[in-house]
Formats: sequence, structure tokens, C-alpha cells
Amino acid sequence: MAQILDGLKVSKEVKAEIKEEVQKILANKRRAPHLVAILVGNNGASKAYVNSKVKDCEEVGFSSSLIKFPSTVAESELLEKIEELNRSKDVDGFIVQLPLPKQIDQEKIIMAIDPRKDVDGFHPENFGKMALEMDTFLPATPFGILTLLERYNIETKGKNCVIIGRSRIVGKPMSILMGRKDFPGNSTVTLTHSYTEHIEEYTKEADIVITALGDPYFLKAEMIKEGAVIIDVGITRVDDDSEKGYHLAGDVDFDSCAEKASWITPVPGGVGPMTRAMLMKNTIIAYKTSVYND
Ligand SMILES: Nc1nc(=O)c2c([nH]1)NC[C@@H]1CN(c3ccc(C(=O)N[C@@H](CCC(=O)O)C(=O)O)cc3)C=[N+]21
Repeated sequence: MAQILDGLKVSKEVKAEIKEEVQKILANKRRAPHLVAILVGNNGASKAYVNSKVKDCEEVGFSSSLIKFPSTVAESELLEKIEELNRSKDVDGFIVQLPLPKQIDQEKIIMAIDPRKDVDGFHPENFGKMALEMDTFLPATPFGILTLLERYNIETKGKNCVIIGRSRIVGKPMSILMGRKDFPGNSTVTLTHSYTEHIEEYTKEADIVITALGDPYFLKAEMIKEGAVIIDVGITRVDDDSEKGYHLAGDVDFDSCAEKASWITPVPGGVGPMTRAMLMKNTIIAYKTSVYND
């Protein structure tokens, strides 16, 4: 029976450490770190995530601002706001919640963010630095997974790590990070995706499987090796008759996989809360390295 990689618990530890740092900052009569989130449109899940980021900021003692635009916003208006935040001396970091409406070129928006304030770690400059193992903001979800592996002391060196999904915010950066030269890296990485044939032939050989697909219950016990470490990044809202009207489903068939794995992340309470905690971590890193705070 697998042990749980408890993202909720570790996220609370990470946030408590950040809160302590903020208290020291305030004791030195400096302003608190400030995170800004931009939300475009009315998507239920996006609203929920952004609201939880504001809540996390309160919890660790950051200032936060939420800037909302209608889904019809012009790209130019969004770019103007980004320029303003880039210049603002009291904003340490900001994020533009994805996905964006179709009329907006996502790459153009990400490129406009000052890399020093890009606490999502999505800007190509930061992605490149990450790939070259230079100091930079790591994207929050991969950073959260690394932190979980680190805090539970999961051996990654020399292990076969299979990643499912090659998105720019999870699969692709994760594939780079698991192969890097320090802990928790040094894995032999296989990046699988929608064109991978016979995916189970890869997952069956994996010591570590990281799924980032958004396909509920995709990974079944028959597809994994005895003793594997299973990291479930998928969080899909599945409609049901409950009061909320939906429940959250991971990419992993948890009940069957938990009998075979050595370690496994739950959904909810696994990678999701870690993602949120690492955004706070990146924000305090931005604050500390900010040219305005030296
Ligand atoms: N610019 C940008 N940055 C992001 O980091 C970003 C984004 N856009 N767009 C959407 C994805 C998704 N994402 C999640 C964060 C936390 C949970 C989370 O806390 N999940 C809880 C459950 C929350 C619930 O009840 O819905 C859990 O897994 O326990 C999930 C998903 C960040 N994203």
C-alpha cells in the first residue's frame, strides 16, 4: 500500500516558512511583498484559483491585488496593464491567469512580462535559464513537485521517470527539471504525449510517473510497476449530482494505483496546494532580488 505525498501538509509548511520571513521583513520596517494577479473573463475554475491565490497572500502576509478584465478585453489593453505593472515600484511579481480568450495572443502576453516579475516562470528567458540550470523562477507546479520529492526524500537519481503530457507549464519544464544535475533530478527522463504509441510500455518500466494530461482516471494499476512513485498533476472538474455540481478527478485511478505504488499524490490535496505555495515562494524570491529592495 502506497504512502501519501501530502501536498496539503507540505504546502502549509512552506507557507509557514514564508510567513516567518515576512514577519522579519515587516519587523525591519520594510513593506510587504506584493503579488498581482490578472484575471480575464469569467471561467469558474480560473476565478477559484485566482481567489485562492489572494487568500494565500493574506495567509503569508503579502499584499495582493486582483485585476479583472472582461473576456472581450483587447490585447492592447492587457499589454498596457502589463507595462504599468512592469514599471510599478511596489509590485514584486504578477501573473496573468491562463488560459486567455482566443482573441489574445498568449505568447505575446507572456513575452511582455518583465522576467524579473514573472513569478509564474513562463517567460522564455526564465524557461531558458531553468533549462540551463541557472538561478531563476521555476514554474510553480514543477517547483511544487520538486519540493514534494525533496521533503519526502524520494530518491530520483538514476531512476526512470516517465512524464505524460508536454504542456509548457507542466510536462515540458518537468522533463527538463527531472534530468538536471542536482537533487531531486538526475533521473532518466522519457517525455510521452498524444503521439506516443503503447504508452503503457513506458509507464510499466517507470520508477516515477508524472501525469499532466487532464484525462480523469487515465493511469490504471496495470500500467505501473510495483513500488512506483506516482505524481498526479491532473485536476479535472467532473460534473455530478452533488451540491457543488462537480467533483475533482485526477489523471490517476487512485484506488487501484495506491495498492501497487510506494508513494502517491492525492487529488485534491497533492500537487494543487503545492503549486499555490510555490507561487508565494517565487513572490518572496522576487521581492528579495528586486532592485527596489536592496
Ligand atoms: N498563469 C497561471 N498560473 C498558474 O499557476 C495556473 C494558471 N495560470 N492557470 C490554471 C492552472 C491550474 N492551477 C492550479 C492551482 C492550484 C490548484 C489547487 O489548489 N487545487 C486544489 C483543489 C482546488 C479546488 O477545489 O478546485 C487541490 O488540488 O487540492 C489547482 C490548479 C494553476 N494554474
